[in-house]
Amino acid sequence: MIKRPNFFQWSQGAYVTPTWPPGARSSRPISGLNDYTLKQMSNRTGSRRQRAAEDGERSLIGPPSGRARDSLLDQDVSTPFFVYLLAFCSALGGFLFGYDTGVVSGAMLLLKKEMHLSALWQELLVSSTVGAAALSALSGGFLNGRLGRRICILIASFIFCGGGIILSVAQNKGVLLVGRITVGLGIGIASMTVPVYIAEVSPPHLRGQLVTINSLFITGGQFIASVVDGAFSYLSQDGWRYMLGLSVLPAVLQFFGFIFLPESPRWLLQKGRNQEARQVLGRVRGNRNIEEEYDSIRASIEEEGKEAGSGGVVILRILSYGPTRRALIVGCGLQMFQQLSGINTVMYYSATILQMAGVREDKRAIWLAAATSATNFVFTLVGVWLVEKVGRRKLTLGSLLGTGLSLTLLAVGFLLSAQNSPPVTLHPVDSHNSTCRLYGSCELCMLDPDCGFCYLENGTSVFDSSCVPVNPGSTDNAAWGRCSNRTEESGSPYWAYNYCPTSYSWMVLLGLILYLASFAPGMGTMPWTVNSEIYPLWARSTGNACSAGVNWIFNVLVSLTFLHVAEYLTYYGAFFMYAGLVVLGLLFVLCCLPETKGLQLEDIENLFTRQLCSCGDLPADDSRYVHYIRQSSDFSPAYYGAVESDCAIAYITISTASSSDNRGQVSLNNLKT
Ligand SMILES: O[C@H]1[C@H](O)[C@@H](O)[C@H](O)[C@@H](O)[C@H]1O
Repeated sequence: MIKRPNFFQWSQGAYVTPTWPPGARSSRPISGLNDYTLKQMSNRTGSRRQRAAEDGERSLIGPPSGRARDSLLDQDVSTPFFVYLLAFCSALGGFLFGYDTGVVSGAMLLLKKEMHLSALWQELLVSSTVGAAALSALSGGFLNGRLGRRICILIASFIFCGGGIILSVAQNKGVLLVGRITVGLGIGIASMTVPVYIAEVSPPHLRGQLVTINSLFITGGQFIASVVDGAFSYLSQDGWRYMLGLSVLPAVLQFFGFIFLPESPRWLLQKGRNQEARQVLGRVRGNRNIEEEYDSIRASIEEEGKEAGSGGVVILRILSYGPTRRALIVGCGLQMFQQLSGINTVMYYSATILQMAGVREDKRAIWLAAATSATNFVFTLVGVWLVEKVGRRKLTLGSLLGTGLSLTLLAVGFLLSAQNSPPVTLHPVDSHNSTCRLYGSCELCMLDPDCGFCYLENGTSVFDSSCVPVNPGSTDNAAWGRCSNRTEESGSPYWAYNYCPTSYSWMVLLGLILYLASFAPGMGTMPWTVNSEIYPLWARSTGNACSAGVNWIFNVLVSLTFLHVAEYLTYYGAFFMYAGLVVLGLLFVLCCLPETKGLQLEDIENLFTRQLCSCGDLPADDSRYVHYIRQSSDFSPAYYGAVESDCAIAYITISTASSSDNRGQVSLNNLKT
């Protein structure tokens, strides 16, 4: 419950932003506010005037003229088209991230045949991109701070173009590897820069939605990649060149877009380029008055400099300063749990999972995998729609709950399939004495990566089944026997590698769809969105670099270990494990993630001033913070301004006297300290 303090009245006839202490926007307990007098206010107004003069700006301090006041009241509060254009062009980076991570699975089906790739080379080509993304995301923080967001986005799109060209003309696997690494470098930089850039240009009430559009573009990129995979899979010669090379188009579009688009106003201000910052802010806010925001960003930069000390290695400063250390833990934790909830086992192995659900034909599996990415995409759209309505915290919690339940359903589906796994009925003589001959059921056979299950089917019943070694050159066939040279004709045996025929496929499919529907709107999007807003400006690049790095590192870890984990724990064991990790994620979010919806970026640091994991729904009565609100004093009627969050509450009531009365009073009694 917010207690309403006695109100704060004045009518100086001045257009004033009271700031206490000068420039303070960050973690400020209210204690000491009683010292806040009209004299101090006017001093502060004076210092602001001075700062404005230093910037060579037209002073806006002083009573607005009648016309100015009217125009303030008439301000067009709609968001200018320009902000959407910026968000769109930057989110192309997200599209490329999604496209390049998504397209490889389909391209690999053709590549492995055309270039005779061994399993090791296939793994290298897939994971080199993710590994390179991890490295470049980590180093992207430095580049971002030094060169700015715009230049980093330009670099990323240039790298994407280069990578796409290398991949489409590659003549051997070595060049392919270089291309995949290059693309990964671009993905890493884009993944950490784009959300930050969008967050820094967006107005607070739209920030969540616009940053989440980047996630929409990621899943959109994955969806388009799967459609392109499906379309070009019919082109057995060079189809992969088109698949991998098509990413050049959005990269070129983004590159040219960003030649004309501006730098983030916050970064410009941090670098002391105040005039430019003011211009850009003016452009992205359209007809709105930008003074308060401009002041607030500037004040917070000054304050940050004092509080966290300037100079020194940023990551050490982040770690040694409580609020940023806590924000970093929350940011990295969210990214870690995003990956630990197994999204990329589903995204990268959806074809296998679908085969397991009874889809045997390669092409059909590719198209159904496209349906899987479409589900991810559509439900990310739900996230974009909900983020400003329900807020980040509730969206993430709801998403984790649904993700946990659907993972459990998936696991139960796999468990029932395992328990009803078809037995091995034929034991052909194995001259190589492979381990395959030892297994009595498809489940055991499937869990050995050297073996596959060869069987005949009549309706839903499996007969004449054997467990035989897989062809070392291709998992598509057995090493010998009936399944080494199958035909498409009816009566020809089926070869199941990595899965078993089952009648519980519906449960697995349902689990998969529910999983994506619950993961996409919250856990798919919020880790990126929240990270773009929880760090103060000086720590933003490095904080995002670290959390994006954590995302990519866990991405590699989970996707590379999935098949091994499944081998040791079985499929159902693996999915129960992911469900368990989701429960841990749920507890983490419940305890540690504050709500950032609607707050100005400069105010979010306040949410991390208390001990970590004391946010949630705890009443924040003993720890109140103030957010000062610019108020034109001769506006009436009385006006309240309040900022409330789970961790900190700011509340101030401003009542203005009538414009004819130029004397007023300020009282700050009863403000709880
Ligand atoms: O937010 C994205 C998205 O959910 C993608 O589908 C997934 O592949 C990425 O790893 C993740 O970071």
